[in-house]
Amino acid sequence: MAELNAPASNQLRPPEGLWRRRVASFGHAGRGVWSALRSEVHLRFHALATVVAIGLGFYCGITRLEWALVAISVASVWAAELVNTAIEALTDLVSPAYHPLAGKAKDVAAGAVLLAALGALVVGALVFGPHFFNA
Ligand SMILES: Nc1ncnc2c1ncn2[C@@H]1O[C@H](COP(=O)(O)OP(=O)(O)OP(=O)(O)O)[C@@H](O)[C@H]1O
Repeated sequence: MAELNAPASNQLRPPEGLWRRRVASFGHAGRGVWSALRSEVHLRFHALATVVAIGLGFYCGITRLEWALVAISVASVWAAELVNTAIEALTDLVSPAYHPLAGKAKDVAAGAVLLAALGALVVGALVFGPHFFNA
């Protein structure tokens, strides 16, 4: 009841602890990335590929637009791989035994990673290729 009678300006203020919860959410997300990095060989490969792409970007002196394309590609692959890892974990939890739908869920999630990786390869070839092959 006291909350209903509070002045309007109070209703605009974030609820108590909102920022702490937001910061905690970042912590949970970071823990998720770190835990996936430790368990997934593919993610460690993506980490290496990311370092190589950034190094090549500086070496080739790519433009701001090219940096944007590289950043979107790298983020897409990471995001797809993280979602794939989450789906694998959930599938193993819900259906440790063989089930066609469990297989389908894992195959479709893996397909998302494959598409993101192919897109990143195309972007990499178009952005960095001309610097090495004088196209
Ligand atoms: N419970 C299941 N039921 C049916 N098919 C499954 C099941 N678990 C895995 N599979 C099949 O085996 C494939 C490989 O699954 P697995 O869990 O080994 O993932 P993975 O491809 O090895 O991924 P990662 O190497 O990233 O762990 C899946 O894509 C799916 O086709």
